Amino acid sequence: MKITPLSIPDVLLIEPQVYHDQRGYFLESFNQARFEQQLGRPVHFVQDNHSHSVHKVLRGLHYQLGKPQGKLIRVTQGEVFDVAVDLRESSPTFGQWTGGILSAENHHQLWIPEGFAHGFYVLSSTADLHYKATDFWYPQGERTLRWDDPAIAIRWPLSQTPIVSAKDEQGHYFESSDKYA
Ligand SMILES: Cc1cn([C@H]2C[C@H](O)[C@@H](COP(=O)(O)OP(=O)(O)O[C@H]3O[C@H](C)C(=O)[C@H](O)[C@H]3O)O2)c(=O)[nH]c1=O
Repeated sequence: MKITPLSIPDVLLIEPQVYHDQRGYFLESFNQARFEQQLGRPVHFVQDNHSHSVHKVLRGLHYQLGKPQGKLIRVTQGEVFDVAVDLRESSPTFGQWTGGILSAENHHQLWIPEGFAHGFYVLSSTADLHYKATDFWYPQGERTLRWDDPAIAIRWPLSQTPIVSAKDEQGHYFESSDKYA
């Protein structure tokens, strides 16, 4: 397992060891002991999610007040551009974004700790995203930051206007967004 901090160092790119043979491949998609050893702190996941999306779907940018979720994200089919936005007011990278390509081919995973908004854009005809969360879904605390907020200026690899949910269309802008302490 190779761990690389991204431009926001608390967001980690995780490259699992992939064991190829004539049958195909095997990898450990999650190992509690290794993950905690790399992170240097205990992490407890309580919910697994699976979202399936078609080409040009953009989901996000979402976060939860009250029950912030750390997320360990991977793609098992297709390819997405995955993004995290730092909403931790005390952070030197507050308001900045980072991210990268997660795909079934590269097996890359992202660890996005609590205190971030998360979103992704689907680059392939369809994509299956599987992610573990460190707290339960808390709809009362759900918030959406606009994916196209010029104050964050995410360089989405868009080919054309993305497919966005009505909820995400009504997302708010960063200057009025909630912050994590
Ligand atoms: C998030 C969630 C949703 N739902 C239900 C609620 C809706 O009936 C349906 C679709 O929910 P939503 O449109 O909020 O799904 P996404 O737009 O993919 O939301 C997710 O997108 C970004 C990228 C995330 O990181 C979050 O996990 C989450 O906000 O699933 C549940 O039952 N449990 C859940 O944990």
